[in-house]
Amino acid sequence: MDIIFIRDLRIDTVIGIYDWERAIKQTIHLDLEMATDIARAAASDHINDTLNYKAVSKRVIAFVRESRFQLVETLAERIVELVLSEFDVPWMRLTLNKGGAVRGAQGVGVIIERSKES
Ligand SMILES: Nc1nc2c(c(=O)[nH]1)N=C([C@H](O)[C@@H](O)CO)CN2
Repeated sequence: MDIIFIRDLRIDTVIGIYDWERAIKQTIHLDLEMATDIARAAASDHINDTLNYKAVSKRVIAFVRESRFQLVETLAERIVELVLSEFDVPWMRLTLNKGGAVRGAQGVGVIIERSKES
């Protein structure tokens, strides 16, 4: 199995449990690792034969920008549900980093791995 990745995708959104967080946008950083088989694309050299990381990025950006979740857990789970259901991805790992949410930490967040239900 091969992996197509998107690293440090930065998106501004409303996220957080505190009142002040509901009134601002914060930048979250996403790393997506998506299982795929690149053999067909490597042989044909055609974009239609692979997972288009640009298309995945555009869809995730549109979703996250409009989202209004409180917890990073909920946002992470919804992003993964979206990718697994809308793209040909049987498994993925998502790292969601809420940047400067905790003073003194370089980042905080969640890492989840999910498979498509068969
Ligand atoms: N496990 C979690 N802990 C915390 C979260 C969260 O989403 N998941 N969120 C916060 C606050 O919103 C924080 O990011 C503000 O600095 C605290 N803990």
